[in-house]
Amino acid sequence: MKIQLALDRLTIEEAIAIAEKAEQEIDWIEIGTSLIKEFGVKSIKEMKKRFPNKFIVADIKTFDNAKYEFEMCFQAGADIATVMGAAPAVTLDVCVETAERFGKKVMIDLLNTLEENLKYIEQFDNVVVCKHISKDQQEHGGKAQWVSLSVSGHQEVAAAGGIGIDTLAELKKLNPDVLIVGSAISKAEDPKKAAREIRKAWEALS
Ligand SMILES: O=C(CO)[C@H](O)[C@H](O)COP(=O)(O)O
Repeated sequence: MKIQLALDRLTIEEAIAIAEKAEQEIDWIEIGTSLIKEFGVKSIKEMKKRFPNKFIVADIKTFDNAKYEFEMCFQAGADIATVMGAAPAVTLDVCVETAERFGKKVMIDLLNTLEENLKYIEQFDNVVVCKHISKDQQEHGGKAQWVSLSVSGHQEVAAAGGIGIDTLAELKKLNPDVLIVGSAISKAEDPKKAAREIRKAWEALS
């Protein structure tokens, strides 16, 4: 299992400082959508510059203009960029083609993705699919659940949205390869300890 630290609603400097604290206990670093919206690709560039050996995920949540947005992320140093699974098929195709051309990866966020697109997404190899409970669902939507759909055997599975020690048992049933953890690490007094405790608790569930 990999831990992807999601960094949202922070300045670039704050995000780097948190990643530095948690560095040894996390695998991938996500530049959250909010950072990309607020500070642009500078946030990706700065993070890659500080962590050249870490896998950097640009959570750009592309829905259109895929070639332009994905090239921009990869040229800035991202190793993975995200696209919404609900996007038109052509957009998904262009994301996959662009990532292949750069030797990089695509993460497909399955938030609100309907059956037709879920079927379409099954064909892609070498992508990560992300089962995501959104911030709005967490904060205003009552109790949302991670979708339990089965995915193609060639695809890695990530889960995101309010993950912390108390949600691990429920998540274990989905058997994700990547746990995307934001607030539970970024808001912790000791981000390194918080990440270590999540990993230990996950391993104890095995
Ligand atoms: O994609 C995201 C927001 O759109 C976040 O990466 C994801 O929700 C993780 O953050 P948290 O653990 O705080 O929910």
